[in-house]
Amino acid sequence: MTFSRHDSGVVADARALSSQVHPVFMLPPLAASWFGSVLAGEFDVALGAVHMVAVFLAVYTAHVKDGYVDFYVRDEDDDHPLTERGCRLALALATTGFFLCLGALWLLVDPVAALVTLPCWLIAYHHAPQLDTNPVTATTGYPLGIAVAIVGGYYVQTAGFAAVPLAFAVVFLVLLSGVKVIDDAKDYEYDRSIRKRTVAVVVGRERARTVAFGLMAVGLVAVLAFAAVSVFPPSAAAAVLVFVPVAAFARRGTDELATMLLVRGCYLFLAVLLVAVYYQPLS
Ligand SMILES: CC(C)=CCC/C(C)=C/CC/C(C)=C/COP(=O)(O)OP(=O)(O)O
Repeated sequence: MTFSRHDSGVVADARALSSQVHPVFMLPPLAASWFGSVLAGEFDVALGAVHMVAVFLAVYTAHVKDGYVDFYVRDEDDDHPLTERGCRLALALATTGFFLCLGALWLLVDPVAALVTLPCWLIAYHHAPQLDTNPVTATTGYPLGIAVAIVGGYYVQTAGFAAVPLAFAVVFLVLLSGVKVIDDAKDYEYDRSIRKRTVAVVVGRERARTVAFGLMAVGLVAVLAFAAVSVFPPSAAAAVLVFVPVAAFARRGTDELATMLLVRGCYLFLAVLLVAVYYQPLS
């Protein structure tokens, strides 16, 4: 019983390890990495895959460490599928895999490709117990990882930086930070009971909503501003038109319903922005 706390055998260990793969948190960073590659135009699938694997391993690291800290260090959770030793081994394996990917990017692209990917792991590894104790870093850590994944995905394909992926990174950092504030507000009662300092716990639920929708509004205005100065094509404004009604419905719902709507709205928003930038239908 190396990994599983509840059972022995290879299948139980595999189940315990896979319990830390959370598709809801995993898919957006993978999509962000792929999106960065797509923004480069013609792209090398193998290089894109190495970057995606690095991003996956970074997010996996975050979940394993968060679960370990919450259960074994803070005694916050009632149960955890991994043994303490299993957590450490899984952390070591994921981290080794991440740095092997970094080495590959260094050799196949250049040192900057490795350096621009490194923050994904730094943010992930330090999520718990460091970054998740402060409302600002607890809110912006995951969106910042997504922003870095977009810029890194682009860099590994082109060995350069450009205005469009950087603008996307800024938009998603701000917009997703808004969504994260609402997502965290779902756990308001529990977080307050364990003194976890999310935005909702620190400023109260009502003000957290104002902060959240304010951040989303800034993200949407940024899209219009980037379109106005021709960083994004004019058709990018359609992404704003798609997101606004979703946000309007979300504003009236509970935190649970709002989170569900906003996450789906973000996928729609990303899809419309991708079509706008890649195909430039109105240009
Ligand atoms: C590349 C990239 C995207 C990097 C960022 C990785 C990152 C910070 C992921 C966070 C994932 C995570 C542990 C969420 C739950 O934490 P929580 O503290 O909100 O919830 P909890 O109550 O389960 O601890």
